[in-house]
Parts: sequence; C-alpha cells; structure tokens
Amino acid sequence: MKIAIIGTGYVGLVTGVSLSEIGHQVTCIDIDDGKVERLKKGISPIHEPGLSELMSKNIEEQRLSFTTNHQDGIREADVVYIAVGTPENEDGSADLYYVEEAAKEIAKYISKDMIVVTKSTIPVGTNDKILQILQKHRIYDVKVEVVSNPEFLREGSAIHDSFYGDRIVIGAESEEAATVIEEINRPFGVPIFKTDIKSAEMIKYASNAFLATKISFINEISNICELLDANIENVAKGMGLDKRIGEQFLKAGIGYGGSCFPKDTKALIQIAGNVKYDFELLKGVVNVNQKQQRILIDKLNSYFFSLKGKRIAVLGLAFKPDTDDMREAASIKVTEELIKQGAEVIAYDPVAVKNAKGVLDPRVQFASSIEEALGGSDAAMILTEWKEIKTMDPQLFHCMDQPLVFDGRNCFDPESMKNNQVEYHSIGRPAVAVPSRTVPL
Ligand SMILES: NC(=O)C1=CN([C@@H]2O[C@H](COP(=O)(O)OP(=O)(O)OC[C@H]3O[C@@H](n4cnc5c(N)ncnc54)[C@H](O)[C@@H]3O)[C@@H](O)[C@H]2O)C=CC1
Ligand SMILES: O=C(O)[C@H]1O[C@H](OP(=O)(O)OP(=O)(O)OC[C@H]2O[C@@H](n3ccc(=O)[nH]c3=O)[C@H](O)[C@@H]2O)[C@H](O)[C@@H](O)[C@@H]1O
Repeated sequence: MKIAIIGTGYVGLVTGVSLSEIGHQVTCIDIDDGKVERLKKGISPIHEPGLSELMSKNIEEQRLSFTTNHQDGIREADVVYIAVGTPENEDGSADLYYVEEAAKEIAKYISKDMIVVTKSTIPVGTNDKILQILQKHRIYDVKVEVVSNPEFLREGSAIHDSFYGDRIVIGAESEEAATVIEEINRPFGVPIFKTDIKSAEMIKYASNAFLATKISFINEISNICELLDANIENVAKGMGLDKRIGEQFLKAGIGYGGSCFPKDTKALIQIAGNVKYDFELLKGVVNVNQKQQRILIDKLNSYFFSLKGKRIAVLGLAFKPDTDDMREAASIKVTEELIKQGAEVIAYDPVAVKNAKGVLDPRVQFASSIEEALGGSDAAMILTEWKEIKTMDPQLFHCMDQPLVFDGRNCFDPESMKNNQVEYHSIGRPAVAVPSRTVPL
C-alpha cells in the first residue's frame, strides 16, 4: 500500500518507519525543511531506541522517503495519515490548527478516492470536522473517508510498542474503510479493535486519563505512606499483585510529565465541559500532579533554612528515561524554583541536554558527568530514572562533601544508601539519616 504521513514528530516518524518495515511504501511529509533534510540523510531528529537503525534500513531499501512537498507525497498515496501536533491552548483545550491545516493540504491534492487516517490525538467529534474540511476544500469530485486510528506508543519504547502493542484501535463509519486500515496493520500481529469513530477518539483520551489517574492515585498514597512510616514500594507491589489492579503505572514519583498526559487530561476536562459535564475526578488528578511536582522542592525547603547560594546537582532532565523529550518535564519547574530561591543549579542528563538548553533558565549550568555535577554540591536531586543513574555506585555521592540525596524516582534501596552513609530522602519511604552529618543552614 502507498501511504503518505503528514508530520514527522514522534508519532509520524515512528509510524512511517514501522509501516515501511512491514512492507508499505511510505512518504513522510513535514513543513520543517531542516528536519526533512536530516531525515533524508537517515538522521533521526529524536532520541528513540531502535529508530535510527530501522529508518536507515528502510530508506536504503527504498520503502521510506521524506519530502516537504505535500503534493508529491499525497498525489500517489492510497491512504494519508495525519500525525501533526495537537498542543494545548491556554484554556487547556486542544489546539487543532495544525490538524486543520493538514486536512486543507490533503484536500488540495487528492485526485482519487482516498482514506484519511487520523493518528493525532484529537477531541471527540474532530474527525467529523476533518471530513467536512476535506469535502469543502477538495478540488476533484472524489470519495473521501476519515478513519480514527489513535496512537498508544510511549516515548523511549516507541518502536517496541509499534510491534508489540496491546491493541490497535480503528474507528470508522464504513466497514470497507475499517478493513483497509485493518489490512495495512495486520502484519504487526497486534490485536485489532474496530469501533465507531467517536468511541475511538474517546478511547485515546480515556486511556491516557486513566493512566494519569493511576499515577496521581499512587502519588497520594505515597504521601500518606510517608506520614505513617509505611513504604510505597511494598504497598504498590502488594496492590499490583491483584490482577484487577495490575502492577504497571503504580510507580510513585515527582508526578507525570511529557507531551501527552498533562495536555490530554486537561483537554478531556474541556471536552467534558463542552457538553456541560464536570469531570471532577480528572480535575483532582491534574491538581495532585501539579502538587506532586513540587514535592522535592518542599523536602529541600524543610531541610535547608535557605537555598540561597546552595549548589544543587540535578540528575536527569528528560520527562522520562530513554528520550530527549523535555516537554512538561518536572525538571523545568524544579530548576525554575531552585533558581528563584537563589540556588546554583548544575544539571546532568545523558541525552536531553541539547533540548534542555532550549527550555531551562539560562542560569542552569550543565555537567558532562554525574561526578562533575555532584562535585562541590550541597545536595543532589534525582528527577529522571536513567539506567546510568539507577545503577551508579552510591559511593559516588561522596563526591559531595556531605552526601545528601533527594530522589524523586526512588532509584535506590534506602538500605544501601544507609550502608553507604548517604543521607537519602525519597518518595513514600522512610528517610535515611546519617547521624554524623552537620546540617549546613
Ligand atoms: N509524542 C507521543 O509520544 C505521542 C503523541 N501522540 C499524539 O500524536 C500527535 C503528534 O504528536 P508528536 O509526534 O509528539 O508531535 P510533534 O510536535 O513531535 O511533531 C509534529 C510534526 O508535525 C509537523 N507539522 C505540523 N504541521 C504540518 C503540516 N501541515 N504538514 C506537514 N507537517 C506538519 C511539525 O513540523 C512536526 O514535525 C499529537 O496529537 C499527540 O498528542 C499520541 C501518542 C503518543
Ligand atoms: O499519548 C501519548 O503521548 C502517550 O502517553 C504516554 O506515554 P509517554 O508520555 O511517552 O510515557 P509514559 O511512560 O506513559 O510516562 C508518562 C509520565 O508518567 C510518569 N510515570 C509513569 C508511570 C508510573 O508508574 N509513574 C510515573 O510517574 C513518567 O515518569 C512520565 O513522566 C502513554 O503511556 C502512551 O500510551 C501514550 O501513547
């Protein structure tokens, strides 16, 4: 099948590469000239395990190409995917500008019967609007159908998720259109769930909102555990053994970030609000997350009299490991607050530094190793559970004069920190104090 994909971000690029890997002829289109130039040379604009290798392979085997020219990409295609961004408006609703522009581009160039597939996360009812745009702006009198095919990949494991996902959701009005998209996806071997368009649109938002709810729930439990001297790791393990609850997404920490949970939860509150439904539970989830992102700062503030002039090492900047994505990363708010309170911030991340420099306060300094960040620091904060950080020798914390660690991702076993004489404050677990320590005020 000849497929065109509009947008080569995390979703568009991973979808294009994966579809070419299973044998389709794919043209990826983007308006960003620089990005397309790099993609043509086989250079991935994002850090995503396994992506570069598959991309180069399929370019070489001539199943995958890139262009900035919509006409070239769309003219030959049997199916066009929309995978552009749907960022957050100021009121939390989804900004549909890019999706609507993409639909207008498609309409200009379709010259034969066509299925348009929406991969972008779009509010319930948006596929109907896209169909209207396509019908209004098309030049030739051709039949066009819209199919919702929301994406469930996670950054950091996007390629894996494309080939081993739990389900592929296809929302269509006609059985014929659903079958075409089903056939395109069949080689993935992932279970396919076919439904109506609006339900498919809602499945995407409801899934992200449910996962975000699990995280905020476990974070609240972790805060209560701290007050009662219980251990959240044991609690989550014991809860997760119940198959009805499941062990995943019960990892307490400094809250969820990334390009989707924060925006999609707020968008769903708006979607409900538009039909006069007050989604109280989800509002609570969002508020809890905002509070949780401050939790390490609060711990630091109750430890030090003042942060003025203190040197704080921040380990991990990306919103999660194995990605260089900084969108809505907890490190943005945390470093902003540290700087505001007069601290000197020295940050380390194995891959996200380039993107971090674009979004963090220019006063944040960057270290090229964990040791360099820790040397001379008064405290370390862990914000991303990179493998390199999780597996480091706790003795390295002695690069600080008096090792003091605030861990927002529960990377270490408190017992091992105690054995290594490291003062250790984590999430939802009793703190480890070192008796000989002198507290610098
Ligand atoms: N990032 C993720 O992990 C996931 C994202 N999603 C959803 O997928 C959608 C895309 O997200 P990302 O890939 O993260 O976005 P992104 O912001 O990384 O990439 C969007 C790309 O679309 C391009 N673009 C915008 N307008 C265009 C046009 N008219 N023609 C051609 N290219 C155009 C931009 O230049 C950019 O390269 C969003 O709706 C998001 O909510 C869904 C699941 C996972
Ligand atoms: O719509 C999307 O964009 C995607 O959003 C999430 O994927 P992603 O944001 O890439 O990463 P997750 O692994 O879900 O993590 C999101 C955030 O939650 C945090 N998290 C996750 C799990 C957990 O137990 N605890 C926790 O704090 C992570 O640290 C991270 O900040 C969903 O998991 C994907 O299914 C979905 O496709």
